[in-house]
Amino acid sequence: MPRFAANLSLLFCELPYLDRFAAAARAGFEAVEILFPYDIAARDTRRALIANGLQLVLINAPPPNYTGGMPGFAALPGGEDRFRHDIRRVLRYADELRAGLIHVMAGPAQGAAAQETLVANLQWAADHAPGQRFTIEPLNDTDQPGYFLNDYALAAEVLAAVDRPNVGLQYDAYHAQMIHGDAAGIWDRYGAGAFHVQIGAAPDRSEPGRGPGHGPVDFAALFAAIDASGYAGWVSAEYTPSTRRTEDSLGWLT
Ligand SMILES: O=C(O)C(=O)[C@H](O)CO
Ligand SMILES: [Mg+2]
Repeated sequence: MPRFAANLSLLFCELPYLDRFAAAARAGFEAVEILFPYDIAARDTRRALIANGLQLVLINAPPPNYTGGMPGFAALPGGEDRFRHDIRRVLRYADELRAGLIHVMAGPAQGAAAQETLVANLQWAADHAPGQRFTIEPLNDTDQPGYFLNDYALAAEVLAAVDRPNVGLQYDAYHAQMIHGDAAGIWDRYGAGAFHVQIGAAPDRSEPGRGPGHGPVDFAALFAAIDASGYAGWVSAEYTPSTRRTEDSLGWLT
């Protein structure tokens, strides 16, 4: 079985932010990810990680524009100065929190100029912080209308153009299923070399499971394919629990 991490921006949200760490540890997780930790002093998040023996896998950048705002702007021509400013800021957080991965969000954009901007911004980030690993993740059009990176083939094209060893794919079974209708096939085609994996059922983005209320993805088979591919990173549970308490949604872990 893969090593599973808990996304604390979606899991354990029935608890205040700083209490989610202990709840994740009690549930057996050894690693977590936090999409936007920027409203909280990094030292408080760091303390909660250490107190609960947790590793931080990933944070998102640039901040803090997701909830109600623009989902990133790395592909927006003209936003380069702001991009650099925000990457410098997110690197300070990543450093203090020991976040292994930074997910760079492309934002709403279209066309060749957007693609060139995204590639150039990612190259700048990769060269500016060669010891840091960055990811990009295709997001589906229903959740993120107009988001530039909305397809796995496009992500592969962007990564080939970026051509840096510290920039890689963030595969999310939920988005892969929503975009292409075939989460397993997309893993088989694009999973090799992925930096990070996230999971959630589609279309309801609930806990991994199959059938009524969860959708068609066979997660046991997907986990086996991920293991067979040699992927050694974390597989992060990024879903909205269908149960009131997150721990009651964790049956899929066993
Ligand atoms: O929406 C997702 O699947 C993500 O992983 C993004 O990072 C959301 O911020
Ligand atoms: Mg995701």
